[in-house]
Amino acid sequence: MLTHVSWSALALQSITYISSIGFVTLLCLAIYRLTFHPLAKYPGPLIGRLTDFYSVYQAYAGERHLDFYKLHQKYGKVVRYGPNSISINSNIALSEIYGFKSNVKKAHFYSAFPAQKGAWSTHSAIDKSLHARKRRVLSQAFSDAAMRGLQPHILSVIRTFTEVIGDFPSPLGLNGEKKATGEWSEPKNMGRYANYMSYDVLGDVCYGESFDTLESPDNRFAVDLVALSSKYHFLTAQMPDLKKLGLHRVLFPDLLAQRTRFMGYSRARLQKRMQLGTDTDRRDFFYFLLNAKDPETGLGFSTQELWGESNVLLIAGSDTTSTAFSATFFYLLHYPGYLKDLTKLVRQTFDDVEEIELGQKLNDLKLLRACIDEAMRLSPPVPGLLPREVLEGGMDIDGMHFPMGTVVGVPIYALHHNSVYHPQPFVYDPSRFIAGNEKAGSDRVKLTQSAFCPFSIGSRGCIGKGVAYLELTVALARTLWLYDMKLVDSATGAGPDGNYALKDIFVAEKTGPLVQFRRRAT
Ligand code: HEM
Repeated sequence: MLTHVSWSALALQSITYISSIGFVTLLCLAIYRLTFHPLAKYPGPLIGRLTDFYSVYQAYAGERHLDFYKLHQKYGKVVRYGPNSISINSNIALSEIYGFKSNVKKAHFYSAFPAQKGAWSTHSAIDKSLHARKRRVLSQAFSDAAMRGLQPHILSVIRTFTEVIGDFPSPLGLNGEKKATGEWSEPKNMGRYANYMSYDVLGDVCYGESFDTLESPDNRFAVDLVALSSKYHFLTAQMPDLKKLGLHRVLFPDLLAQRTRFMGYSRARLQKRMQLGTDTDRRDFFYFLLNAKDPETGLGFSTQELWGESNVLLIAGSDTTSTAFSATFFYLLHYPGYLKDLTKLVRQTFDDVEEIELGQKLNDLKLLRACIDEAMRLSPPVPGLLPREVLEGGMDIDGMHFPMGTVVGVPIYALHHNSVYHPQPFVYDPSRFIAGNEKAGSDRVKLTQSAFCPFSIGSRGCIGKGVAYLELTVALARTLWLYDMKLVDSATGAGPDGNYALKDIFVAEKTGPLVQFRRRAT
């Protein structure tokens, strides 16, 4: 019979035995990953080559995009940042990985996004045929005709935006309580106000009504939920096994709670919109999504799938556009020469603010688009690396062969700051996007464009690019037409390199610049 002492000895022996097995297994895994693994020849940080916890940590710090930049500075074009993951900082890799002919699918990373099994969205769908069906249905909501139908709603939110930033308490021309010309507004944190504008636009174009955050501070909690939910997805996506083991509940309980709140909010918004049905004059996105049938299969979206779309549109459509918008303000105010030139151009081109809308006159303002693009180059709204998994047969990328199962990607922020394509990469210089000026010949512009991908490219590239440019160009031009502006302090929003600082949460968190507005005198 075993005594108490011998039971303890046995337990101790078992623990020692199991720990030894665990230790030996981990040691063998580490040796394999560092020496025999097919990616062992590629350089990278030691911890990253050993475990995906490296990426979880970088994501937690919000500096993953900056880390990719530093890693490529240190190791060169190719970096192994995870045991099975490769980052390539080149324009060739960009077109080969994300282009239409590529032999990849979205990586397991994206399985962290759906709220439930089956609630895959156009964005998170990994299966290529599932994605193709969703994209065909969703594209109907983004057609040129659909966009023209939505423009009046976008304009209505932009009008509210241009009133609110100038401290006008009521829509233009009503109630007569406008501030006299010559008086500066209260300082506005443009990171916040850009969020409110893009979020309200999204409500209007997707759900049939503005979310009304510009005018009603009580509604602004939803803007914060969007960011917190994105952060949760981003952290758990780095290492999907965390979720399988239930560790996400222990590591990120607060974010998980906020993400659950966000999903409830998104479902409630969808239900409200579904009650409105399709018997309405308003041709918003859900009008198309509720009606749409895949031209090839005849299938529309189930309620579960609509919920998935609602979740992605709330995040992908708002936090991205707002970053591009506030970043453009930041750079124009830090480079007053461009602010002056662009303001003059806009005021010379349009006789009245209401003339500023989609059309040839706006398209012809090359400097306007270049100022926005250059802001997105320096501070990309999706700054990190969008991971793709190599499919059967492997794939050649930029002259290297990668076997099936390898996770590959191009780090957007690092590519946008690669001096091979962007000389003086940290300087704000919109002229690099304009052909025919003294600095940039058309070959130079082509090179710049070949390494510029804020919307990504190919079959998984952004479907909302047209809406985003519509909102960004019209809102910026209208603001410049109406207002003079000045920085309250130059530090708000600036990172250590002096540029507009982002926290990478898949999309981006930002603050500032702090700006005051004054109605133009003439
Ligand atoms: C400046 C604004 C925007 C930027 C920089 C941007 C950026 C991106 C990027 C980089 C992707 C690829 C993501 C990935 O591969 O994981 C993407 C996809 C997507 N974006 Fe945008 N986006 C913007 C605005 C919008 C807007 C306004 C909408 C909708 C109203 C939208 C809806 C989507 C959707 C649905 C996808 C998934 C497409 C697919 O996988 O087929 N985006 N966006």
